[in-house]
Amino acid sequence: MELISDNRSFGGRQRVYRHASQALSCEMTFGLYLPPQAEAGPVPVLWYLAGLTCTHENGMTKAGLQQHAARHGLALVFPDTSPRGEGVADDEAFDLGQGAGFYLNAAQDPWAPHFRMQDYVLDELPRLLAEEGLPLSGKHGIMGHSMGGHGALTLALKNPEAYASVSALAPIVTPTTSDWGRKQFAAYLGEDEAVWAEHDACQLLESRGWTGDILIDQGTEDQFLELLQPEAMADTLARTRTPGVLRMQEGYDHSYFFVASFAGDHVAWHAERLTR
Ligand SMILES: N[C@@H](CCC(=O)N[C@@H](CS)C(=O)NCC(=O)O)C(=O)O
Repeated sequence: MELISDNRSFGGRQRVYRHASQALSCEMTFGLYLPPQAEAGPVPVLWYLAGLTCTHENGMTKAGLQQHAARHGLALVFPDTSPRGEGVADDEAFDLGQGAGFYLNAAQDPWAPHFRMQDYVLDELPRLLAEEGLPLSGKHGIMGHSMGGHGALTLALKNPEAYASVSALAPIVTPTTSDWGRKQFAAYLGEDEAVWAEHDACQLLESRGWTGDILIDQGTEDQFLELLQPEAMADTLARTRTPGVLRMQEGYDHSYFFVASFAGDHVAWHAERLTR
């Protein structure tokens, strides 16, 4: 791993690393925030997965998570949202290809050789961080925004042993019934919709349940509400009797002004569960 920047932030360090990814067969860049408490020993890790069109940089520079992570003693990891580079397949649309990995492993060409974001976030990046000898404990939580909220919810629901806490901001919760999902799943996974269910948070909650509780915030003025369908998650939470809080936040849109407004609540939620 090559350290490409290192800035002091709220008493800790905001770093950016570059590395060759085996899972994605390309070079990748990610952000890592180490809070001041990491100087004294290992700290829990909160993963932040970003949405469509984002790189590692959007959440790192616009969500304002560092001040809260410093207060609670959590490290933050900001992965990119897809494989990158000239040799990597892409599409003209902003919601397919580079910047739109959907945190799954693609099974179809031209995407299959590089688009393995599930393996990258779940296995490769945690292993690399551990091998680097960074002061990170084995306790991990995961959160995300929009496509990243979908990633956080689906990765946690499929891998409860990997994540002790999960939350999301304006997540895509039922991609199998949304234009933010159907088009991408058809491209990445193929036409068999039975396979898609493994990447749909509402269907996963129905089929597998969740061992803990879930926090979701959603703006009432979000310009993508029809694609995000928070009502499907409200219904699923209630029907599966899953402990959780889904807050409709009046007047907020889909932007990082919304994300930053509730970043503190989400970090506190994770800290309570990761430092128990
Ligand atoms: N307005 C965007 C739609 C995509 C979008 O809003 N992306 C959200 C996540 S779904 C985002 O975080 N954008 C980057 C940013 O606001 O920094 C476009 O058409 O390119």
